Formats: sequence, C-alpha cells, structure tokens
Amino acid sequence: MEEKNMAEVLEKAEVLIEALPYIQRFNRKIIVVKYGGSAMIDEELKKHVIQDVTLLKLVGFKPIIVHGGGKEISKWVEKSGMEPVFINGLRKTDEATMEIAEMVLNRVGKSLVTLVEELGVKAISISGKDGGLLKVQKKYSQGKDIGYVGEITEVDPKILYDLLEKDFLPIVCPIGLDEQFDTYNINADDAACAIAKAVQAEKLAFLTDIEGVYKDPQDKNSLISELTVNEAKELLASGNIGGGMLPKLNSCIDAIMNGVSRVHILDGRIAHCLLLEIFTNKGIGTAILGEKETKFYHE
Ligand SMILES: Nc1ncnc2c1ncn2[C@@H]1O[C@H](COP(=O)(O)OP(=O)(O)O)[C@@H](O)[C@H]1O
Ligand SMILES: CC(=O)N[C@@H](CCC(=O)OP(=O)(O)O)C(=O)O
Repeated sequence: MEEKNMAEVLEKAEVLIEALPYIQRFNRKIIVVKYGGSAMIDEELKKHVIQDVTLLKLVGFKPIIVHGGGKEISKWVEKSGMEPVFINGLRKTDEATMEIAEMVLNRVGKSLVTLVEELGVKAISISGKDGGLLKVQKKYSQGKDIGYVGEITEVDPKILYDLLEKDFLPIVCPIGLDEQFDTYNINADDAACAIAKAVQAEKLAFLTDIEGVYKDPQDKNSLISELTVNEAKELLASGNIGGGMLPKLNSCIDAIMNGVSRVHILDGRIAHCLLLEIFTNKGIGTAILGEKETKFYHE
C-alpha cells in the first residue's frame, strides 16, 4: 500500500478507536434527539442527520427522534392564505392552523421514516396522541389566549419502550390531546424535554440553526462550550438570551434538573454534528452540565 493510503487507513482506524469508549458509555442507553430548525429544510443536511441517528441505533444506542417542522408549517399556513403568528416563540394556533400543523408534522414524520428505512433500519413515526404519549392542558402566553397550544401535563412513555424493545427507531411529532381529547400543538423543544425526562435519557441533543449559546449574541467569538445549570440561569437573567434560545435553554435546565444526564445544543448546519459531538474528544456546540458534573468532560 502507498504511504499516503496507509496514513489515511490508519487515520480511519484511529477515529474508530477514539469512538470506542463512547460506544461503551452509551450502549443500550436512550438518546433523545430534537431535530428542527433549518437543518430540516436542507435535504442534504436532513440525510446527514438521519445517517447519524441511524448509525447510533446500529451501534447499540437507543435513539428517539422528536422533530419540529415550524418553518414547513408556516409555509403551508401561508399557502392557505393565512399569516403565521408567533407569541413569545409559540405559534398562535386556531382550528384551521391546528389542522395544517397536524397534517404537516405527520408528513414530516413519515419523510423521516422513509430516510431511516432507506438505510435499512425500522422506524415508526407517531404523534403524542399515540398510546397516550403526551397529555396536555391549554397553555396561555402571559395570560393571553393563543388557541390550541398545549402545555404538557403528563408523559406516558410505554409506547416508546415498546417500540425500542422491538428494535424500532421511534420518531415523535409534538402533538398531544387534552382531557376532552381535543388536539393541541406543542413546541417541539418542550416535547423533546418532557420525553427525555420521562425516559431518563442519557443524553438530550437539540439540533438547531446556530453554533450554540453565545454569551453575547452580537459577538461570534463568545460561544460557550460548557455551562452549568447555575451559569445557564445567570445567563438567562443577564438578558443576553433571546428568541427561540430562551425556551430552549430553559428546557435544557429543566432536563438536567430532572434526571437527564447530558444536554447539548448543537449546530445542525454542520454535517454529522451529532457524530462529532458523541464520538470525538473535541465536543462541539454548548453542553449544559449538572452542578456535580465535572467541567470539560470532553478532555
Ligand atoms: N445568546 C444566544 N445564543 C445563541 N442563539 C441565540 C441567543 N439569543 C438568541 N438566539 C437565537 O435563538 C435561535 C435558536 O432558536 P430557534 O430559532 O427556536 O431554533 P429551532 O428552530 O432549531 O428550535 C438562534 O437562531 C438565535 O437567533
Ligand atoms: C406551539 C408551537 O409553536 N408549535 C410548533 C411545533 C413545531 C416546532 O416546534 O418546530 P421547530 O422545532 O422546527 O421550531 C409550531 O407550530 O411551529
């Protein structure tokens, strides 16, 4: 073998060896991946994300995908001649919008199933209605009625355990039922967080459309690679966290404080960001750690 080819082969072997302790650590463990934002719009990136999650499944992890599709819902709301309205990051959801959201989210779920099946792994897409997975109550935004937006009150993870036991890759969309069995739209970050807590996931990874959390959103050099829960709370109080990052960071704190071991915000625009985060010593994006967790666990 040529010297250059040999070096390339050795480099590949080293990558696999580097992955070994992570494969051991996460073997048979549940990893919840929240997939949304612009990494969902780009078809190439979508394939990379699905390849990553499928690989996790094939090496013995138990991934669960919780997906959004906010941009796709807005597209179809506009096509129907309506204007998408968001209040504090949540979509104002009247009856017609709820109907569109449910159709779009179910369609997104099936498109993800198709991509996973193409890679030879069995996947099933469900909504929070299935098996009584997500029970909700009507959510108000600072006292305002925002329609059929649900706040999760109860998670029954039995359906997820059953699917995992039969070796399916569960793909969940953020829709739930209230006590009157009316259909509600749920923020996908909230759904991922609630599910990760209910199954006591080893890891919850949010794939989004930014590098991670910035100390100062105007300064791209201020990316924070690790944050303890207390530091995250201080950051939220500093007023430097806005937009969709507000509920996301709150979800991260909630997950860590309720038994999820590791929470990560990752840049879904980077191809294979999940594999890079899980299988390499480098670590990318922002990790939110429990107070007891040693800092710099990547080193
Ligand atoms: N301090 C901050 N660090 C990072 N992102 C921030 C910050 N403050 C506000 N943001 C915004 O939060 C957005 C991520 O949330 P969101 O758009 O809801 O993601 P997704 O659609 O993936 O759920 C970023 O694109 C960014 O504009
Ligand atoms: C109540 C609420 O806002 N629901 C969201 C559900 C989808 C979502 O959260 O999608 P992303 O993760 O891609 O943003 C919505 O209708 O847009």
